[in-house]
Amino acid sequence: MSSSGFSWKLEDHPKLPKGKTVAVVVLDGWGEANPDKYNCIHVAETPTMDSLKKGAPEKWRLVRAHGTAVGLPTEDDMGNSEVGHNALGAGRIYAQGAKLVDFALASGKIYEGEGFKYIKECFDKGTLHLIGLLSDGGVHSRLDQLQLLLKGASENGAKRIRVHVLTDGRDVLDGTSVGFVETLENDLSKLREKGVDAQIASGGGRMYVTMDRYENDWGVVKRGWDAQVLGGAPHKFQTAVEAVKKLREDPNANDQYLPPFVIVDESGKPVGPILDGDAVVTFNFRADRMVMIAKALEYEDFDKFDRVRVPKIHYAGMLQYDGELKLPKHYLVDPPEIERTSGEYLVHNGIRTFACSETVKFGHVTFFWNGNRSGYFDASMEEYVEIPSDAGITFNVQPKMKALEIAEKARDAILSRKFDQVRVNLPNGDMVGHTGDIEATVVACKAADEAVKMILDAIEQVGGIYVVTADHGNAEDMVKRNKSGQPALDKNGNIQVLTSHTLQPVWNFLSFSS
Ligand SMILES: O=C(O)[C@@H](CO)OP(=O)(O)O
Ligand SMILES: [Mn+2]
Ligand SMILES: [Mn+2]
Repeated sequence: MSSSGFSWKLEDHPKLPKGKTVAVVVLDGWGEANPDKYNCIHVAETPTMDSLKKGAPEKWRLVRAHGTAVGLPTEDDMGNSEVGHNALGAGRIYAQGAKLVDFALASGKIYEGEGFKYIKECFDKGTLHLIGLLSDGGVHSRLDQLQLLLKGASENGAKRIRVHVLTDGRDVLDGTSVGFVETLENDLSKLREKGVDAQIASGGGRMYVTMDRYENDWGVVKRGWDAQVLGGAPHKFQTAVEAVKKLREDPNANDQYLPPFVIVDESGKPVGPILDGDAVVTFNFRADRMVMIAKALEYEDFDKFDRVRVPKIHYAGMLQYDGELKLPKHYLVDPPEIERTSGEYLVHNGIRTFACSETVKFGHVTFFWNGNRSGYFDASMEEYVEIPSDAGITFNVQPKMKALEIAEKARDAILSRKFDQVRVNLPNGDMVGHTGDIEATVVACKAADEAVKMILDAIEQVGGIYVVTADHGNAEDMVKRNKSGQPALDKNGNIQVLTSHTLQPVWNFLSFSS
């Protein structure tokens, strides 16, 4: 024990047998809900998960994965992968980014911090650019926080503001982009009445423009760079409301995938490219989908795509997005200090870890699990395996994704007996659930169930232990509901497909009695 009384040494568990391989399986987006036709997990054939449910009651729990139980601001906040994996990996609950930003904005402390002072240095001569997800989903960002920041920045001296919006349709219903852009336009026109030159300068759908993660497809970030920094995009409009309305006229249009657009003046000139001397804030609080754009904005050495022009700017994140890389250097709100996570304990106790998922969820079982830190704690004790995801497709086209490949890697790791903990994330329920394609989500759930079977069979072979759980709900409820739990119909009498996560609880199955 150190002089401070803290020790990395783990005591033996009173009940758990020692020296057994432990498999930790996280089913992404797999909650518990009433069995009906919009519950894709119920509709799908899931014999493995069904048999776990029939296990002895002391071997399972239903646990909350949303709201204050996991460190989110309110009970209306659905769970998400960041909070879910942070909590699972740390074994503790932290006030998450959303909550910390709320505090900083409400108290005004955000304007006293180093990050704001740094961007403020550009307010006299330059433009303040705000880039982020425009919705009230509360997973990556929140509209009310953007509104407060706009007000606060202008009161603190910003004279020229440009907002670069990313439309959502994933944490909120598809089609809501129009309303969010109208609300923002209205706010900006009020700022203009007060003499602030404030406008939307560019936009695009979050999954097609800017918000890629874990380096799955740099083309996504490049499209954003071209519109936001260079002022170039295939679509040009004079207002953002016109842009989203027009782009949504395409019968296949989807808020998540709207093509990039820039706003131009009467002479066709972009109204807000990012220039030398400007300040830039990425206003998402959540890390994973901001790391790549942060690298593009901050790194001098950068070879992921041709940036063409690299403006000399003062850049700050809403939070610092990567604690290991210290990226970005400047930020408006201190991120949660997620320390002494389980992974770090394991390496200090000589326990060997194997972690695996496919690219789109790889960072969930590594970066998020380790408290938003990239890299290994101790490379000699850990092996992280990333299976490349298919890029450039929506996952309803390939609902099985790489579940089988992930399970095979986990199986081989278990049977090799080289690891004490083998943890995986199975993305299917979540990634296909987000597409809103109900039929494909049923196929996805079956594939995830088969993957669980392969892993549990391997665990049985080595006499190991398993924990099967989820980070939050998604595939178990694919329809927007009214207060009495019935599908809420739109004005044409149609159901509204829910692409988002849910407020449902998740299972926690253990192969031993806790
Ligand atoms: O795709 C994402 O970014 C979020 C939804 O916004 O999903 P998850 O939290 O499961 O990663
Ligand atoms: Mn998730
Ligand atoms: Mn998700």
